Amino acid sequence: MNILSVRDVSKRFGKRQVLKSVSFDIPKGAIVGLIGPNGVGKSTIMKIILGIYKADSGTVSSKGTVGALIESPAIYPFLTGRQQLMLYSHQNAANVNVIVKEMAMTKYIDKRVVHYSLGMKQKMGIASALLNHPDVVILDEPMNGLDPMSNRELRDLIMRLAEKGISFLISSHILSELEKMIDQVVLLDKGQVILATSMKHLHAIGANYLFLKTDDDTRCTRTLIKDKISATKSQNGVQVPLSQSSNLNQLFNDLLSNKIKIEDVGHFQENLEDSVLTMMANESRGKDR
Ligand SMILES: Nc1ncnc2c1ncn2[C@@H]1O[C@H](COP(=O)(O)OP(=O)(O)OP(=O)(O)O)[C@@H](O)[C@H]1O
Repeated sequence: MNILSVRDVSKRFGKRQVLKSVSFDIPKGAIVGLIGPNGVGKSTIMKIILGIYKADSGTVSSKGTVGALIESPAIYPFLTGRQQLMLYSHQNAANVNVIVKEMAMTKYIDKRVVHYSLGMKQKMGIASALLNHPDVVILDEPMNGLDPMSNRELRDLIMRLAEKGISFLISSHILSELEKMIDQVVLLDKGQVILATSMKHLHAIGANYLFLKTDDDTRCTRTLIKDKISATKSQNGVQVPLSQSSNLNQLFNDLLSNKIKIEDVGHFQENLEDSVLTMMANESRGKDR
């Protein structure tokens, strides 16, 4: 079930057409990554979803409530974290307690926000987005400026919440920043969605290799080719492309029965940026046909 759908949304600022017929869906409990270079219109889409900007055409339909962290959260430095959350939740102490515990903010929530690190402030922003039990949470570049530790904490938190059924739309200008947590990716370029697919699909199309180091790489390559397994010898070993139908047992048996000693085995997956490029190249080839 889709909790939120964006259909054919276009928007111009003056003469500049920023969004051109943008469409994508956010399924319930999914983490969707909105990826694209700076200035491509990610924040504009988010603001349209939230009703801050009005689209020139197109629709946004939502089956639930939406919470958001757009740009820096409004933070009053001389209040404590708890005082602020109380303010945003209309003094619902029980609600604030649940969120503070859930987000592991207990240690510092009663300190004044002026003493918070960037990561703590970012968490405060997310906590305020979560306070009123939204079905979808929109986060604009939430990893911005976070160190690897806070980055990981935030990722774990988002994944935990998604497991409970909360959906997320998260923007970033780099796919690799979000790839470990998102289920779906929406790639924007020049104001258009150029790719919208599941991460599973993206991983599946990414080339996969087995890398073998043996006591005789030349003989290893020849043996595999003779047995109709495509293999290429490189300077450091033998590279074997893997597909879902690859039979690893057969491959190793082949080498062992030929008394080729396997010294090391590695497994490589094409990185995600490359998978995106492969997929886009395949799609444009399909269109040309
Ligand atoms: N209120 C506005 N008035 C005029 N132009 C705007 C307005 N808001 C955004 N823009 C323009 O729309 C384009 C897209 O901006 P937007 O902030 O949506 O991009 P973004 O993908 O979020 O970029 P970034 O990653 O840098 O935040 C930019 O050229 C920006 O200057």
